[in-house]
Amino acid sequence: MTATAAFLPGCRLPVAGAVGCSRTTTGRSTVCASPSPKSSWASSSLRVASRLAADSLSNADAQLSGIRRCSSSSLDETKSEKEMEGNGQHVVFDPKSNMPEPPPEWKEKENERIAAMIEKQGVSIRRRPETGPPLHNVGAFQFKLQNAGNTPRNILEEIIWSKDLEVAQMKERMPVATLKKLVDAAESTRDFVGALRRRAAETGVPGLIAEVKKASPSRGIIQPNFDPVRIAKAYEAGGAACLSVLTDQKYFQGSFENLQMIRASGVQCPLLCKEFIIDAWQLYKARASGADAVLLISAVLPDQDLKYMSRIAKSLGLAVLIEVHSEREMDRVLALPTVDLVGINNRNLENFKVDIQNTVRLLEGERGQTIRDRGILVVGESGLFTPADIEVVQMAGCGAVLVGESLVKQDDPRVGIAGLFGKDISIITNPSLEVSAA
Ligand SMILES: O=C(O)c1ccccc1NCC(=O)[C@H](O)[C@H](O)COP(=O)(O)O
Repeated sequence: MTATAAFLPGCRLPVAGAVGCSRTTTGRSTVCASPSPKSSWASSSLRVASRLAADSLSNADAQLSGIRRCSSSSLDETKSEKEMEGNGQHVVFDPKSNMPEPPPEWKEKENERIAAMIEKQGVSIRRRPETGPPLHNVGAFQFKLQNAGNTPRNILEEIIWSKDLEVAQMKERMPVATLKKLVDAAESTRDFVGALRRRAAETGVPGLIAEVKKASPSRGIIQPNFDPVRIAKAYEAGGAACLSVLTDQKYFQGSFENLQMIRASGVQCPLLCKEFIIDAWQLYKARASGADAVLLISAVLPDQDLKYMSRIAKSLGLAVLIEVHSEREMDRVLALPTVDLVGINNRNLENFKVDIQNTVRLLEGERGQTIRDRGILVVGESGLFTPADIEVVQMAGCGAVLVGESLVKQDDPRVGIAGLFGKDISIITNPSLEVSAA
């Protein structure tokens, strides 16, 4: 794997993998650390780098502990540098200071060390491109060659690199202090996991998370007559336990406005904000927009970030769905102290192929046993089209399914739901529950 960390322009510290350490449009880093004026670059930055390394490059904890940020859109600017030094927290770096640049060999070595650490964890998505020109000249005829480090290796990596810039811009426009006020004024959240379990018990099939999505990178436009509120209401009427609402604009043609409109429309189902989360700011944005749950993708977030993002989400009343694609990612997630909901995505993001046997594989043997012992609810995700598909993932151990394309492409999504399960799931089919539910 190539180096995942990069020294961003204006920031002399390795930052890749650090959630919330975003680059603004001007290329200035927003999360860094600064030494006291008298200390040398080397000693202070080494101290910071080792602290970053010790935290697995997580910055979500910095957001929790109130670290000061370089950018005006900081999450928390209340603590003084002195206080933080006294607490042994990250020190604050001022990108405008006159500190000398670190020696290039130091940068390179540090980047390698960080890349090795992230690779060891099995985080397959690099947070941002390596530095260097996208094309470079080769030979006397000046062939242009693509710089591999600047080319996303798959669609998820491309989305994450784009999201990094987008979030930095959104943070500039809406600081977290503003979002916090909206969160404080928001209605309390609904029980996402409880709704899935309840519907599964009532219907005898996995609880349905029905996805409100207009388009996707793999399928292009899925529903040209896209009316998010109409679709959401039809899903609820058709027996969905929860809804998943795409908020990414660039790749899925979704929006936070869709989430807000659905919440405001009187739909009762708990809502998952389907977003590519790389920064705690997005958790506040999701909560302020009416979400009851958020998605964290283990291919994108190192372990520390999964932990701290989960903590922040839960402190906001949000349920957390952690998504895995492989055995390795599942093992990382099962090593986390608290996990309520794990999603197994059947879509291979290298080639977009879906294989529902992925869910079966990941739930076999010891892993499946651990999941059952810990009472973790498993969600089968992507590529589910028929009652036979539902049966496969249910038999494998899924108590819930997340379904988009096969439902949203139908003119009447209720017909889509009945077709997917082979029966009407809007009614309670478990007679022993009918009495208590009445
Ligand atoms: O669907 C894609 O093309 C895609 C590409 C890159 C990242 C994520 C992607 N999909 C997100 C999803 O996980 C699906 O929307 C979800 O599981 C529903 O899948 P489906 O029922 O197959 O629409």
